[in-house]
Amino acid sequence: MTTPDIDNINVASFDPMPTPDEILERQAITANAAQTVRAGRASLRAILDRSDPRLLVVVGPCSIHDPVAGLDYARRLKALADEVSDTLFIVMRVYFEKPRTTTGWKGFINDPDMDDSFRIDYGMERARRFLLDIAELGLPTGTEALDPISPQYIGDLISWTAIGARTTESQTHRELSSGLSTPVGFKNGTNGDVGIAINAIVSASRPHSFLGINAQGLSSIVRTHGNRYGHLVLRGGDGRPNYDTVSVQIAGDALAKAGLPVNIVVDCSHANSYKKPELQPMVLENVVNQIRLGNRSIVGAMIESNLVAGNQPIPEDLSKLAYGCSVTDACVGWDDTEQALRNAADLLRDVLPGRR
Ligand SMILES: O=C[C@H](O)[C@H](O)COP(=O)(O)O
Ligand SMILES: C=C(OP(=O)(O)O)C(=O)O
Repeated sequence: MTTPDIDNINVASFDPMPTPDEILERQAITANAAQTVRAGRASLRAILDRSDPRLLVVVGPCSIHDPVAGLDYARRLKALADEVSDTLFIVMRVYFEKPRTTTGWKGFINDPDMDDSFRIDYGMERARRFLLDIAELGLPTGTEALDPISPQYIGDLISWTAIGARTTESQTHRELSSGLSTPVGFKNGTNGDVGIAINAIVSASRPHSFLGINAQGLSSIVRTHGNRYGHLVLRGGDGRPNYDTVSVQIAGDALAKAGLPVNIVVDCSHANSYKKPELQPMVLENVVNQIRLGNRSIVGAMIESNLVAGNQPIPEDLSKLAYGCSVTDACVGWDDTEQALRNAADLLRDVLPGRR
């Protein structure tokens, strides 16, 4: 018996989606790309285990909307990453899924054509192609895991994952993280609450069983081992930064009290720079100076950066989009990014050898 009067009354349609296997077959991982992911994750684990003293820097656009500009950015970043690899371990921010405060463009996977056509099937395949292209360059990538099904389609190409400020408290995202193959950074809440991120790290470190899909797209009970590489990302909150020495110390103490490794990444963007991108290099320099003064808990930093500084609204006529400029949060431009990272690398050069 069907009951359309009481079932799915707010669902307009169910459109079929290719299975993960189908998309993985069409955009198959190559030996080179797999090696980038293996090496990227190994370096990240070594940084979190303190056997690699380098500073992790997750840097790149707030969101990818134009794969051509994204690849242009990636090529430049790869050259810079090689140049500073003695002190910085660089991971490109490749964010395809945007959590919105209310509404807005939800990212390249959800609406790749940015015209409300929501071709998620195309967006997913194109996103995977993009990740493959970056991995082929030898550059590891980091992304925000927002949709709990997406990792089945792209997770093999990712080296670092963030759970965002709006979802750190969500059980679904903690369960998801417990099964992810990458280290996972949990952001403090938008109101600045660090406790929810600490609870998330504890929760994700344990095994969970929950609903998901398998590679054949079959609805499945997913049973996980737990992820022991959860760590804290401080992004400021409630309009106030939380990367200062006192906030970092308090957050580190809270991690230690919870019996967790004291590993902190500072997001130089968002409330830590009052959403003013031009302040991000100043935040990065401050973080690096904390390390120079002996801080042991900061293992990484994040920067929202693009080819062109600032951001732009999505125009009706997409041919009017400025090349290499964010359509979500405002970013630091390429020249300032390069300068900020070279400066950080120089400041760390003499202190890193003694910092395991
Ligand atoms: O980093 C991205 C944004 O801060 C986040 O997606 C929220 O965006 P919004 O407040 O513009 O919706
Ligand atoms: C949405 C993001 O950050 P947060 O979750 O900290 O707001 C982001 O980094 O794109």
